[in-house]
Amino acid sequence: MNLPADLWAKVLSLMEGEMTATTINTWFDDAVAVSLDANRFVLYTPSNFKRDIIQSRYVPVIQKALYELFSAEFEVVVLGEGELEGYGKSADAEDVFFPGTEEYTFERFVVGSSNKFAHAAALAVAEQPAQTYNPLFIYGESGLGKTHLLYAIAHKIHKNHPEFRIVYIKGDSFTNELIQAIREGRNQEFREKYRYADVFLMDDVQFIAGKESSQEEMFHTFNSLYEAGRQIVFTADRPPKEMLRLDDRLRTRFEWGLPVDIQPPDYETRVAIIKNKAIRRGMNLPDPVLQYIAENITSNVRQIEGTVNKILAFQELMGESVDVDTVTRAVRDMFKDKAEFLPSPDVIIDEVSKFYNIDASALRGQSRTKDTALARQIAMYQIRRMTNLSLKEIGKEFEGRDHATVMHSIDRIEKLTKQSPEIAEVIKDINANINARYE
Ligand SMILES: Nc1ncnc2c1ncn2[C@@H]1O[C@H](COP(=O)(O)OP(=O)(O)OP(=O)(O)O)[C@@H](O)[C@H]1O
Repeated sequence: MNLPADLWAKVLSLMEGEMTATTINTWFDDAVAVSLDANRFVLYTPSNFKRDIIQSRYVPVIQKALYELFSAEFEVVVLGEGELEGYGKSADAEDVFFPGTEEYTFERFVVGSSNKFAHAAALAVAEQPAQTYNPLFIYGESGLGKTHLLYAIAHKIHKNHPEFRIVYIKGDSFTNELIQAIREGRNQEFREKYRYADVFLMDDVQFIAGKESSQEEMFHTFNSLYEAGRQIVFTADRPPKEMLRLDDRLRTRFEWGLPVDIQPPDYETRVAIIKNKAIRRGMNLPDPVLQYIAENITSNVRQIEGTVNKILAFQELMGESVDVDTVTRAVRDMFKDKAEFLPSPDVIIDEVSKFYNIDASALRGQSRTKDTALARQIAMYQIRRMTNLSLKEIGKEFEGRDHATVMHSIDRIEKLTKQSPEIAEVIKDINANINARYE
């Protein structure tokens, strides 16, 4: 068989048993098989929309067809627009992630006083990997450009050294992959994938704190990479010293190089970011609108971007003739929506249960084990803080517990957060996970 084109034709014909020809045509008409190796099949489609649909719905069907052909299980990777080039070029394409997007480059990063150190350090690392700051540790609140800088480093290094193996991984994916590798007896493969990288980029490293096997694996990965003189970059939502559940030996290593923070942008930087985003879309925003956004969204660049996109869409829809007042009113309405928007108790309970690895129904119910009781109290506390629910309404979420019980729980957690930095950190983590669900 002439792989992979012939193989793909076979896969498609097997898939016909599972779905209609129209469905296949709609989603796979311009898909091309890129490669097949011992455990991975790579497919490419020039449309990101189709890539997302294939990824979310049709991977199991493809896997089933591959299983029929080879009696073996394959991981299926679907690449979209712009992702093929980086993928094919790397020395060992298989395990290397390369961000295909042009969106996150140094050129598109607006520098201001809040992020200039992080930007300068990232640029230095990208220009001279492993010769300046190693590891580089970038920290800051959500949505301030940490991932953007990490991708920018990847881009630049890839451009200067196309032969480098650049590995990018998120902290939580590292944990999940490790668990799976252990379960399937593929520890060695997992190790090789990360320990032989030329550049190792880990986003949101705070997720591995408190997870024993991930920390152990990270420790050895770090040592191998560091001793071999490879560049390591981490991002996190807080500095190493505030990661209380992190192993000391990792904390000290994270601090070996340069920890730099990104702060929320100041007014001038916010204006510059908004202008920049609008210009790139080929549009102009009237000054009063620009100022209004810059004055009202102060903490998060992701939110600034979202608002700018909505306004541009609104302007586009209304045409040239739209006046400043109309746009300003629309912007005000957007902010009003935002203020009224609160997380649901279901989501909060779900995130707390996930954190403690407890069933949500046990958390709502009567179980009295120590962990469940604490988790339940934390959930009540979070619901109180993050929603408008009354104590009585909160009680209802927990099989009708009365308002005194709820109040007692909230009091207890309030005290605990002051006495125990670990609990304070757990709550911060859960909070971040809840907020992430609404981004
Ligand atoms: N200085 C900047 N200039 C231009 N765009 C920016 C800047 N800072 C952030 N952004 C944009 O804001 C969005 C959010 O940034 P990014 O995803 O890098 O945040 P983050 O700090 O990694 O957040 P999280 O911790 O939630 O992952 C991105 O689209 C990014 O391009």
